Amino acid sequence: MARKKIIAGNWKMNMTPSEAVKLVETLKPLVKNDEVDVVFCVPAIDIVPVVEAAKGTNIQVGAENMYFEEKGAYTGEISPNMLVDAGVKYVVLGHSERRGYFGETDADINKKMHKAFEHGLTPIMCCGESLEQREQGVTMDFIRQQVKIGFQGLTADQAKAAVIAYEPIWAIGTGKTATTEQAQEVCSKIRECIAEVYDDATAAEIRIQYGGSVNSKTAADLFAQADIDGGLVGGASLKEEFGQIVNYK
Ligand SMILES: O=C[C@H](O)COP(=O)(O)O
Repeated sequence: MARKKIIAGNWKMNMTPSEAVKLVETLKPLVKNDEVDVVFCVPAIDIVPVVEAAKGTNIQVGAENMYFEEKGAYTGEISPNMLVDAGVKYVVLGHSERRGYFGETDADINKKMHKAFEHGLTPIMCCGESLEQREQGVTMDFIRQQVKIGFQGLTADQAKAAVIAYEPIWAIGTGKTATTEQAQEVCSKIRECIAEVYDDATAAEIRIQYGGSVNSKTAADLFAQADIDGGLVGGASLKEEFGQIVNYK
């Protein structure tokens, strides 16, 4: 069975609520494509207005992060049940910016993965190496560890439903997209890693995105690779260009 592509925008810390609504209105007609899952991952404060603005369209809404508890004294955090109640379907977990700036560990991300599934959210779990790691030749050792710990204790059915985003840190926001060969090579090895941990059927079903300076010029080649099932798009998801990325063919 062919895997349905999933093309998600990660707005990061951009767009006030009023700007967010305007952006959804602008993008609505441009991102129509029923052949792919289209997801807008938006800042927490934008979730409610974006869900409202996206009603009746093919746009699904995602969060950029969440905490692994349901409620309590965790000032500033957002819980999975809050996201679900607000209409969120996806949640980005373990983005390299969360790992790098906010000290998130693989163990934290694993707890969040479990909580996401408990609440019916689809996690988009990010992994990816730094330039230093690539140059040292430890890219796959590092990513395998991120994937193995991130998925620890999840069932094969949960793993099948998850999304992995391969995002080399050196390609994020730098304009340096990984070559299609580099992106495909790592995505295929991530799929092999899932096959080792689970089985071939799980590996064949899980969707693996590429992220890192994806734009309207690079999307078609990247998404045509055998193991790349779409993209997690930062900067270009804030522009009309995102419509071309969604309609990459
Ligand atoms: O989550 C998205 C990635 O960090 C990629 O961001 P970018 O497309 O701006 O490089």
